[in-house]
Amino acid sequence: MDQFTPLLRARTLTLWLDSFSDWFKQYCAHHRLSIIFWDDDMVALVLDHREQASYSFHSNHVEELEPPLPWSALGRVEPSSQSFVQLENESASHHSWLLKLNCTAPLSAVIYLETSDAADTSALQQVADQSESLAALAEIQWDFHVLQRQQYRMSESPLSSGEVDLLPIIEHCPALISAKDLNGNILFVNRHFALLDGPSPEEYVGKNVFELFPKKIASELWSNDLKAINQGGLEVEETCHHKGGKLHTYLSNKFPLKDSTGEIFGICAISTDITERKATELHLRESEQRLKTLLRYAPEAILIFDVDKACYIDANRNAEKLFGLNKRNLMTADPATLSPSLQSDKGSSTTVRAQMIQRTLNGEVPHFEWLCLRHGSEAVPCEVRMVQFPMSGRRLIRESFIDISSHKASERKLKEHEAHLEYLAHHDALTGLPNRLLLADRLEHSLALARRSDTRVALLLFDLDRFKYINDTLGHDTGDRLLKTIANRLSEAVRTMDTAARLGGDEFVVLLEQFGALSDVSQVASKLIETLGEPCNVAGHELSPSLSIGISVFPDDASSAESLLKHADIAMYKAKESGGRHFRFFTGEMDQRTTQQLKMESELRKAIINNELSLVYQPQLSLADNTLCGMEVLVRWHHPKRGIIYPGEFIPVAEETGLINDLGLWVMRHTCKQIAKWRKKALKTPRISINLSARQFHQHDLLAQLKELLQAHQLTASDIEFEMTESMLMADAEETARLLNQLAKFGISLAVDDFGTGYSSLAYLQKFPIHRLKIDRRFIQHLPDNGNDSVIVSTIIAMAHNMGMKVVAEGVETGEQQRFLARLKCDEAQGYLFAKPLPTEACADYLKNHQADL
Ligand SMILES: Nc1nc2c(ncn2[C@@H]2O[C@@H]3COP(=O)(O)O[C@H]4[C@@H](O)[C@H](n5cnc6c(=O)[nH]c(N)nc65)O[C@@H]4COP(=O)(O)O[C@H]3[C@H]2O)c(=O)[nH]1
Repeated sequence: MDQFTPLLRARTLTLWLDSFSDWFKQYCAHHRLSIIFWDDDMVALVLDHREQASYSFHSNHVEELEPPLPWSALGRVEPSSQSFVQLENESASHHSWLLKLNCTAPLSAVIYLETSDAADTSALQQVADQSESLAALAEIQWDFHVLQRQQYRMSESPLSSGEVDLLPIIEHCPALISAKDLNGNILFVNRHFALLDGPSPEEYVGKNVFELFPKKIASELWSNDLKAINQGGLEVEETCHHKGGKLHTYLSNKFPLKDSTGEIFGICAISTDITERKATELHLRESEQRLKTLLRYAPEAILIFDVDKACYIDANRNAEKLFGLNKRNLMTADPATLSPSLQSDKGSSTTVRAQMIQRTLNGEVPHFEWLCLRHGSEAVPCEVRMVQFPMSGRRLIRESFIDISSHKASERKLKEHEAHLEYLAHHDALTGLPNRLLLADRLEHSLALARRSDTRVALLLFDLDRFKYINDTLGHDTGDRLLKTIANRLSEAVRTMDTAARLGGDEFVVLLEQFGALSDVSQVASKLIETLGEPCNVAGHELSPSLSIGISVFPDDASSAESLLKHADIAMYKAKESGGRHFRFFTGEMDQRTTQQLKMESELRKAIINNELSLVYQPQLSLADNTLCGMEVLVRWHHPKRGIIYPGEFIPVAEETGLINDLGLWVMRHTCKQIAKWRKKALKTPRISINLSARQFHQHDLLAQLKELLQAHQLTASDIEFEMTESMLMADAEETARLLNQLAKFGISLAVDDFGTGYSSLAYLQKFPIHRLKIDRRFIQHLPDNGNDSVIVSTIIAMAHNMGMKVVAEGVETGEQQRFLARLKCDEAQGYLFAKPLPTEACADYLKNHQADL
């Protein structure tokens, strides 16, 4: 005893009871067994293996025991005492009961075995032996009792003694019971025969089966009867009609009837109606068949998994195809071998499968993606659905698999496509550099980082000097190739951590992070100017790219990405003003001018709406006879605070901001309106020249706007002339020619303003439909003294005439100039000498005085 700790002792008892119980169930299942343990003050256990729980407790049972429990030996404990009640309320676990015993003290036990079979001595002996071993093992005071309960013997039955009449039992038995003689004549039928399509049961007696039943049925019955006699008995299915004509199926047990000498004198048949059972069986068979068909031809691969056997018990053809195994191999396969050990999300297949099976058993229908193995090696992505598959109480699960590998492939393609689109959205198609969108993203990110780490970010913005010229003269293809060369050089020149992006056109940006001093940024800028500017051969042209870089620094120059870019842009223009191939850091002064421009822009916008603009007209005279031949219309802005502002100040702002389109339309509209007004007053007007800005010229609906205005005011194209600057015409020669031809075709005459200030050659201009050249005031103002200007002016006049163009001299202020120009055969002149630009009223007077010229 000493070697047992109380816990160990209780544990030993428990183990022994478990195995004893198993053994007992197997060999002595029909006996009732009770084991009662007790210590000094507690009865611990009654074991009755026949109850539903393996162990259960019944205090009543204890009272019934024979011989009765040795209550005196149990000390204070009585069947009704607290100890029993307490145990009775507990769950049926002998483990916990045993633990309640005082396992350090001596334990006693009694085992009762109830049996009704006195001859079963071997079983009794075995129980006794097992009990002995328990006693030995746990050192328990042991007592073994066998209680034999008596059984009824047939010889003592009231039935056999004749006390009970068997006939009513047979009569009311819910089966057809009949007896016939050896000729097939009915000796007896029970009441159940009343169900059959035939006479009343009484009328059967004495008649032959062939008289009672249709020939086919009677032959079958009689043939079975004869077989039963010959074989000594027969179990066979037979049919007969019930009242109403319905055919019923019976399971008949037929056996010969013998008299006391053993002589056969007839046949007895006991037939049970199995019509319903057969129908149910048929129904079951059919539904099983349907199920099999469904399984076989289902589009999915289907496996039936037996949870308790942990294997598959059925599979359809698609499952064979999916797993690359025949049905037999699938049935014997370990389910774990049908998928890779890890799923695509790196989850363990065994764990996930076990979870899914548990969920299915809990009534869920899990639906999930799963990698299967085809031929044990090729992973096939599938969509799996598990559902309980109820079949005769077995725990079966139907697993259906849909191969989604093609779906996955198109999903993958879609993802690649999306990634490509994403790339295109963030990269420049020509150079492959990050585009404006990606730059904005990176810039925001690096600014956020710089804010957190208190560091600086530099933005270097540059474009190529005279790129437009290269593009226009050498073609877009060459322009594109040059841009690619620059982009490649740029990518090589910057560190991988820095971003080089193309904003569009010839504009590029470098984003520098984590630099030491500003001198480092200067160094990068110088390096870029040098390396990107090295001569290169592009499409057979030897080019020397030149760039101007504007630099702004966070947080010194701006706090947001937008203003950082804006300030780099301002600095770049300053660098360009210095003559190109320069870099400039942004300074506050640069911004001041920009701020003023912004102010002017918003004021000008309002000025157009509020009619703060007006027109003045400057006459142009024919030098041959001093007659009025034209007028140039010029715009004035009557600023509410600043007074008159001249176009030289606001036209560049309007051009830069795009407001020039609105402003230009305003000038065209009011000019046409004014001409119409003068005409209404019977005032003849000469050709009136309107200045056209570059943006206006390229506006796609310019001609349409003009046509509409002329029509609205009943004017013709010859009433108007357009003046365009020389540099404007040279910007895009091909496009210019196309647009000019359109205007000329419509009948508008065209004049080149400020001629001589640009780079164009007269020969180049010959390609355009130009009617008039206006020599810039700078060449006129020093005439005739300045020899150079005299030569230029006389050459321009001579060549223009050669090309069929007329020449207008601008800014003629002196009679000397007038005479000199007249001598050079200059056609027309405009200037303060003749008239300053005239407001509407004054112009009307001027017109009145010159009506004879027109
Ligand atoms: N010193 C001097 N100046 C003379 C003399 N004769 C005329 N001028 C000035 O020279 C300019 C001639 O116009 P522009 O060359 O077309 O040059 C114009 C034209 O390019 C532009 N401009 C004026 N109005 C418009 C307009 O409605 N639309 C567009 N796009 N540009 C306009 O603004 C420029 C300046 O116009 P304004 O200030 O009106 O200046 C006018 C005129 O007042 C002279 O003998 N001596």
